Amino acid sequence: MTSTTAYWIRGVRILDGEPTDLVIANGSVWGVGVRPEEGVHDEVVEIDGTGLVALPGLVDLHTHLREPGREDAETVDSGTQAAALGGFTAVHAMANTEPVADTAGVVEQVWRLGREAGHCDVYPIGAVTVGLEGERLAELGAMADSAARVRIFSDDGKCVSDAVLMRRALEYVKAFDGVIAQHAQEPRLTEGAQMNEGELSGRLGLAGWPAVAEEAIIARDVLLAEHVGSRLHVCHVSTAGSVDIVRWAKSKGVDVTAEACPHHLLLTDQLATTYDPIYKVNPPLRSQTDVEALRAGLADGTIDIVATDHAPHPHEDKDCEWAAAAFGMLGLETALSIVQQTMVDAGLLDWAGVAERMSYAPARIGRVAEHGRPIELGEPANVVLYDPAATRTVDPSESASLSRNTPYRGMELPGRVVATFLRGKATVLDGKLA
Ligand SMILES: NC(=O)N[C@@H](CC(=O)O)C(=O)O
Ligand SMILES: [Zn+2]
Ligand SMILES: [Zn+2]
Repeated sequence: MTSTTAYWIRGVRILDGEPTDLVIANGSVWGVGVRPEEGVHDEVVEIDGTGLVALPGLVDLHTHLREPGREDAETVDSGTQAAALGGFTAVHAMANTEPVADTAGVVEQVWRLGREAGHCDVYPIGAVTVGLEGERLAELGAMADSAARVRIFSDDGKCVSDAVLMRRALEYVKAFDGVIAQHAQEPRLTEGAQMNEGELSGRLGLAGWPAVAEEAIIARDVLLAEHVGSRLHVCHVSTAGSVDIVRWAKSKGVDVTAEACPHHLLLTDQLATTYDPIYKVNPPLRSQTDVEALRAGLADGTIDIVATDHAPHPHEDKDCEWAAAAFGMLGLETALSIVQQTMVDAGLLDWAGVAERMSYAPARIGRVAEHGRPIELGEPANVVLYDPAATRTVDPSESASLSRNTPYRGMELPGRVVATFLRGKATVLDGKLA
């Protein structure tokens, strides 16, 4: 570590604790409950921590960075800037790029771009099948052995719908403790689907996307994971029935983890009445009953983590009629605020619970040892300082993302990321990129 700047954060609460002083120096948590020592550091930057909560740096298991191939929508640099502003110190980059991240060469490129940008650590996810075509397994072992050390494999954007291929992928990744992250969408049940199937989709004349299309794949996959004794992760769980299936599988000892996205914890299919494709996402926004089941599942640990599914799209792919628009919405810069609003302020989670679901657990699932660690003496200083009493009105033009497709435009959200530290280096200070 070359920098000898120390950050002295005075009177900050670490998770749910009493206010204390936190000193970050030499890349690590240098002290808790102490002040910096005279003459030891070249420079001491004092931060008033009154009212702030210190959380371990957030880890996103599901980010679309779009590079290589769609640098008009996002780059590794712009996407990781958005991540840092959202309090993340690590993101896992989905494989549905152009070319697809299905070789050691592409995952190493993404990994290297992340290191060069330096805003947060980037862990590439490898594709399960060549070109996301769902026909032949990609070179999973070569990606695992590459410099990018891939442990998560996903065809996200598409479902690994062939049961034999899914079984083989689950078997294959056991050799290096990998996990298959499934985008659970039965393709035949969702052909042309545009929004949640229900009374509303009929009234709006938009093709319905039934809950069973998600639930049937999750049910099949937890049984496959049990059969082969492998690890399964379920992406963006969106229905009450899916929560029930995951709860059942866990009760039987299946090695399954699941994620929920902020937008599915807050928004419902009622927003489709606007016909504004800003609300078009895969899987679709569901009913209030589903939203409540997701919140309950996240509170009781059935749903292990919150993942953003940050999915940037340029305006020409979103400013069009609903049926023609791309699926997906931004998420990195608003995730913590949405979790505060839907879970913490609702009394369903404390800050320790948020740390578990947005840092410790995603790091464990991704087998990332250097993130998701407690804020304790000697630990790497991956830390976010968050002001839960602040409020802000979301202005898409202020986003670091190259895209503008946030569904929260104009909404007043609680909370503000004040600072983010990556191995002791400030990536965000005073709410701005450092
Ligand atoms: N979530 C989305 O609506 N879109 C994602 C793909 C995906 O996560 O399935 C994308 O890549 O744009
Ligand atoms: Zn997906
Ligand atoms: Zn995704």
